[in-house]
Amino acid sequence: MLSVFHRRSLKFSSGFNVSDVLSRGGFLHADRTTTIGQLIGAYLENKSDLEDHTVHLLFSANRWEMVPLMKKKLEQGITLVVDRYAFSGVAFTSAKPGFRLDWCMQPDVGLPKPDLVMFLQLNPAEAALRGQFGQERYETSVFQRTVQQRFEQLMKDQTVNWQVIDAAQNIENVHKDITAHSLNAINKAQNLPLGELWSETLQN
Ligand SMILES: Nc1ncnc2c1ncn2[C@@H]1O[C@H](COP(=O)(O)OP(=O)(O)OP(=O)(O)O)[C@@H](O)[C@H]1O
Ligand SMILES: Cc1cn([C@H]2C[C@H](O)[C@@H](COP(=O)(O)O)O2)c(=O)[nH]c1=O
Repeated sequence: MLSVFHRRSLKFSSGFNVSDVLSRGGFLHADRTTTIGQLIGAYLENKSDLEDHTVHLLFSANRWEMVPLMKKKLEQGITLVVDRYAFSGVAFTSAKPGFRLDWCMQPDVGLPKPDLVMFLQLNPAEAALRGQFGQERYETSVFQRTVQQRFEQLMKDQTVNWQVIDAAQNIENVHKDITAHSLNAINKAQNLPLGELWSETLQN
């Protein structure tokens, strides 16, 4: 799952390509080095246990603490590609018993809204065959199947620009699809105000 954010290009930027994003520090992942990030890291690695609501709120807080940096980079004309973001937060927690989708969305309402969200679709059985699967909490095929169903529910929300990428293709074609969708979204987002995630979705 990749979320793309863009406001305006650097004068000398040629648009979107992965190495350009990487060299400008535009690729962001949940930061496991902050105090909150360290709590999350220990939980995911099964080194500690946390109550389910608590860990959900910690994941959200870990995103909010990144917002000033995200805004600063966007103002500098840097395109951001963010791994997972709030959509994983909702899909993973709501896959646990007793959690409603709208409760899970609430703490992330108002975060910067991505111009594009790409869901890299791969069935859980195939994902389990890929490198390093099974080392962390949540990495079981049964849980991942429920998570996938929650993502499918989230994708019905038309206020977010969702695109599904077939991740079973070879890496070159996955890259080609990601690039095409990203360029399209970047062109449309140019100079538009930054949106707020789920502000309209949860209004009523
Ligand atoms: N299209 C592909 N074809 C074959 N193998 C792939 C493909 N894409 C990724 N892989 C391999 O699958 C493994 C997992 O890939 P990757 O780390 O990108 O997945 P991920 O979903 O981002 O994992 P994470 O749970 O860390 O977010 C890696 O070993 C990677 O090289
Ligand atoms: C952002 C976020 C993630 N999760 C889950 C999903 C994965 O199992 C891990 C993170 O793994 P990564 O390979 O380091 O990206 O955490 C979650 O439960 N809630 C969230 O908000």
